[in-house]
Amino acid sequence: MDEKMLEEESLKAKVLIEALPYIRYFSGKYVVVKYGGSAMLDADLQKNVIRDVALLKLIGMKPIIVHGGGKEISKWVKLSGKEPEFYNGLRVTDKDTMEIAEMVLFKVNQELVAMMAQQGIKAVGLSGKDAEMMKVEKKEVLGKDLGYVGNVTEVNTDLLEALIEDDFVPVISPIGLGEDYEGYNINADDTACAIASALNAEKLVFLTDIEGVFIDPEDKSTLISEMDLTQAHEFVDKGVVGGGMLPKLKNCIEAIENGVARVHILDGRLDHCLLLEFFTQKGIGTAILKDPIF
Ligand SMILES: Nc1ncnc2c1ncn2[C@@H]1O[C@H](COP(=O)(O)OP(=O)(O)O)[C@@H](O)[C@H]1O
Ligand SMILES: CC(=O)N[C@@H](CCC(=O)OP(=O)(O)O)C(=O)O
Repeated sequence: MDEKMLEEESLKAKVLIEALPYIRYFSGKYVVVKYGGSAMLDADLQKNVIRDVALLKLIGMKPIIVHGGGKEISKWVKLSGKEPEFYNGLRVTDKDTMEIAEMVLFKVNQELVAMMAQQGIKAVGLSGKDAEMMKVEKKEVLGKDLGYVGNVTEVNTDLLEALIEDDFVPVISPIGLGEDYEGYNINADDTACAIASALNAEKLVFLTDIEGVFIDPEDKSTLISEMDLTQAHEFVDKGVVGGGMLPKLKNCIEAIENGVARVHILDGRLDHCLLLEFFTQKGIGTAILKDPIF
């Protein structure tokens, strides 16, 4: 080995050594990764994210993927000749739109499952209908009928736990089973929060299309790398966050209050964002923590 190669190999070894305490800490624990938004549009990016999740699994963690696909659903709604309609960030989902959503989410789900297989990981695609894993009630909003949009009322973790025990990685699409036994469209962030809460996950990671939570998204120096629950509540109440970040941060708070130990918002467009978050001292993005450990 020449000197340059030796230096590179030694750097790799150092990276591994730095990762060791984190690998030990998270080994055997549930980590839920929500993958959606613009961060999932690029095929190369998807492969990178999936490879990172595969690595988490191979080193002993118990990852669960919850995916979105909102942009893809909108594309197909438009192709069907309709204009996608949203109310407070939720898709107004009539019968036809629900049919499109189920078809698109099934396709997205199976693509992710196949990508996991390519990495040598046995993944199983599920919706909330499978074994009645995720039950919902129709979401009621004053003055507007959202159609087939659901609020998660119950997560049956038996199936998930059994699959994970048997070494499978669940890949979950945001569809719930209604009281009328119809499929209901659930916001994917809400789905990830419900799944992580029900499993008492150690970590919930939202991969999105921005570096994290900013005081001012226009000023990149205002990224908040860590916040506790009080601060997170303040950000919501004082309107620091807006757009899609508002429901996301509310979900982070809810997950922490439900017992998830740590929740992170990261830029899913960044190569190996998951590894940078899991295995470096500083991490990336924004962490919402109950009790900081490291
Ligand atoms: N204070 C803030 N910090 C970060 N992002 C913010 C903030 N306020 C509003 N946003 C917006 O929230 C968006 C992320 O939410 P969203 O688009 O719903 O993500 P996803 O589609 O990945 O679920 C960002 O792209 C950004 O435009
Ligand atoms: C009710 C509702 O709005 N459901 C979402 C589900 C998909 C989703 O949330 O996908 P992203 O995470 O990629 O945005 C929708 O139909 O767009």
